[in-house]
Amino acid sequence: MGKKRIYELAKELNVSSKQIVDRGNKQGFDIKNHMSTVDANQERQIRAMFSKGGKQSTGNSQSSHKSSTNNVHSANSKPKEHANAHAQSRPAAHHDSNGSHPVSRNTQQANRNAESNRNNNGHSSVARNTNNTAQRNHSNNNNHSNNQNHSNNSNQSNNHRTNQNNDRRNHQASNNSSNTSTRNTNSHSTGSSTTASNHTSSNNNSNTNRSSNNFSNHNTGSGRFGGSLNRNNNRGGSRKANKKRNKKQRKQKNQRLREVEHHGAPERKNRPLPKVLEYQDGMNAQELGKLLHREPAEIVKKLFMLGVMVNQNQSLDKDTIEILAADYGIEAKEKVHEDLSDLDKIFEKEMENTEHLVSRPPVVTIMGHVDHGKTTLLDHLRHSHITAGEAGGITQAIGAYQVRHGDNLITFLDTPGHAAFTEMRARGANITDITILVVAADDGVMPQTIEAINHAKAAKTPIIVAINKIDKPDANPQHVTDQLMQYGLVPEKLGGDTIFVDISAKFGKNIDELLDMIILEAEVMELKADPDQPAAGSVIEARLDQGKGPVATLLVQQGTLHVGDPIVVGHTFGRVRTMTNERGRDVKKATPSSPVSITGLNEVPEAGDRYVVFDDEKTARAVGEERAKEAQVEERRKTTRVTLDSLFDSLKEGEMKEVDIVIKADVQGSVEALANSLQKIEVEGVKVNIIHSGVGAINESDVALAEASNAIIIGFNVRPTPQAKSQADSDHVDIRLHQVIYNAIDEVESAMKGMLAPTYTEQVTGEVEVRDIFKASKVGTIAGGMVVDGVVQKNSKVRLIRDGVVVYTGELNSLKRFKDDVNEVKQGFELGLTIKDYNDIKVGDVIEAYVMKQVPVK
Ligand SMILES: Nc1nc2c(ncn2[C@@H]2O[C@H](COP(=O)(O)OP(=O)(O)OP(=O)(O)O)[C@@H](O)[C@H]2O)c(=O)[nH]1
Repeated sequence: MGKKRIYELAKELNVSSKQIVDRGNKQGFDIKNHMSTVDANQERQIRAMFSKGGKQSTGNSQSSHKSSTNNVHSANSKPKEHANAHAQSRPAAHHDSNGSHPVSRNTQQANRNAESNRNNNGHSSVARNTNNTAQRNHSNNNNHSNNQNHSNNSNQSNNHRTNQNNDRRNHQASNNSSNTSTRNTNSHSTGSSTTASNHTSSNNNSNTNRSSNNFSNHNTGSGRFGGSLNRNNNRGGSRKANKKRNKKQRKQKNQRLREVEHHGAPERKNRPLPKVLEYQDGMNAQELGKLLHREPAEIVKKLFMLGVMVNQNQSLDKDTIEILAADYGIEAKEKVHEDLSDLDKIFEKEMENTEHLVSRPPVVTIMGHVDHGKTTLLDHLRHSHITAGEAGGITQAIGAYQVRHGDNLITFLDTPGHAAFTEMRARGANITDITILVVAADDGVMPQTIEAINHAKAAKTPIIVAINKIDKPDANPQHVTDQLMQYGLVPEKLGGDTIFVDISAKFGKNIDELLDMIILEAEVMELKADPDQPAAGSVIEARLDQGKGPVATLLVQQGTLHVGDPIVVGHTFGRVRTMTNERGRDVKKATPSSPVSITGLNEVPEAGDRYVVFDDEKTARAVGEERAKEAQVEERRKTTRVTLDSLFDSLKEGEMKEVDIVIKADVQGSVEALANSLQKIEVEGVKVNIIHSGVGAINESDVALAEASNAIIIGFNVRPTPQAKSQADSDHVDIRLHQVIYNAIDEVESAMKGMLAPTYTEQVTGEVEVRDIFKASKVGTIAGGMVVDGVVQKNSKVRLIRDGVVVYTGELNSLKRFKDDVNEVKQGFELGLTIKDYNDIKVGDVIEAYVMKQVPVK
């Protein structure tokens, strides 16, 4: 016997996966979730747990039956399908004999009723029958003797956990319970003792009886099924005839049950389930609902019962969809949508090729703080180490170029700046092999130096340190080295593994040594590609040229790109019409690691897009068009990002082992305090990982890094720049701003523990630009200014921001228009204000007004 997945077993046993997980783990098994497997032995044990006696243990219904029942079946008597006085003496209906769970019995009953309904003029509604069935516990309580009520009550409470799914499923039905009960009572009037005994024997049994009786009553005996039941109950009839009828009836029921088992859940709209669910990975409950002819809410509920908590719009993975289909009792087949359009897959496949591999040049990015000499270094390389035969060519700015060093080529990406680097990475293009970190020897480690280190680390790219400007008299390379060591960059001579080279980009000093080191690092990395296969790679930059149309610089990462190649680039396609190198020369082919500028695409692709060459243009066109269509869907899917609010769910699903965080604060002391405290948080083995921290406003680079790394940004006494804010909004990056360190830590910890329940949230209402300052001996500093955004109210809380840093947080003392006190001042109007207990206001300060809003409890 092979291993079995929990959800499969759950389905067979008609219990929820969660029940098996819980009880299995109590038994000492190690079951993580519904996808876990158990071996044959464990499977046997689980089956035993849920068979007969075991199945009810979560609800303890057996014991409650025993204690409360005085006139009927033993605890072991199985629930029966028969709705008449003969029930006791008859063998249980076949589907009960495997110890099926109340949930499934209800479902089956609902189906059966539904079906019977259809058989019987169909005029009594399916919903009502389903409701009747659903009201197992409630209607028991309403209808029957105290004794039974007692029994059912205890059952109900004991069963609460076991049946909660069932109850949820049937929740809507509960409104009808009293009606149902009344009808039931009436219909039972002639045979109440029998009915009562059946009820007491088992909740489910009683339910079955009632449902059936109820059904027959409502169909006034005209229904085949109900009619026969009525006759049995009320008139008796000859034994022989009864026996015959019952036999026939059993046969019909068995037949129906077989159908029900095959079809699974109740059919609400009378539209049958498809035989096969042809799905696509990432579909949501709404889309699946359409395919299954079911309400999305039903799908969400079903998933909930399977232990998956989602809303209608959340994408579901393959496993979940397959489990869902299995639960409906139908086959699931992943729709193999033209796999060709999955460019990433083809790209990865091309990249994985291990045959005919030859060494390829490294692709290098230069990063560092402003003015530390990145451009000077790139320019120097461009002019001094040009590729053979290219002398005299006019340098084209195509975003990348190659330099020759001895027998080797090195490709430099001509895009200094971290945002570009990280944006490419965010788009899935990790094209840099090596990062050169330029640090000016006279200036040392600066904020962007640290940023660059963290960006490179996040991309897992080795760093070579180039300490620049060593020609300068105040150059202090040793100091720079000491500083960098604090960030984990330790030179080889001090036992580390980072290469350090002292250079002067301006005067070309030690540039050859730097290139030597790049080659050395590349050799260690064993960078290889196969020039004999069709090309695949990434877009470095792209633009629309007036005369040439879309022009894109492509980096060849695998294979060789030829003029005339049919190509799909991101969501665009075409045929490579012209191909030029960084000197503007036409080339016929481009080998691995070369950058080339091409024309011939139908649209302008985006930097970071991947491209793949196809065999023929027709396929390329079809794939390109399909991809353009898929781009919209993709956009939607991309919005599922980690936020503090979704953190707990992600952790619970085991998707995250570390919570990546970017910290920005007003002073280094706060950065460290926050980082130290956050790093101490550990929730069930999951820890916080500070991927970047720094002093100053939250900038676009921080947001790009957070986006690429799925990180959360915590700002302490700082604000995002307007650009960073809009970028964060559009990229759905979660920025959390705090003024109290403890609150920041508490928020992260609470989110990790899944307790994030903010009752108040801050809402910025307006922004004032301070344009004048008046000092008054009595009232202190009066700020004159203009409301540049929103509105400022007299009772606003305010934050004083200077150069992106929160300098003071407090309340308004007064708010005036000219000489008059006012309650509010709107955008575009001048005002005068004072801040309570604060006078250090300066011209150019920004005063942000905000209110605290209560967040409605979800
Ligand atoms: N003395 C000296 N000056 C240098 C050296 N390298 C660059 N500079 C000077 O430093 C200044 C800034 O150099 P850039 O190359 O523009 O610096 P950058 O890092 O590209 O700056 P951004 O593009 O603003 O990020 C320029 O005036 C350069 O001439 C060097 O090795 N020695």
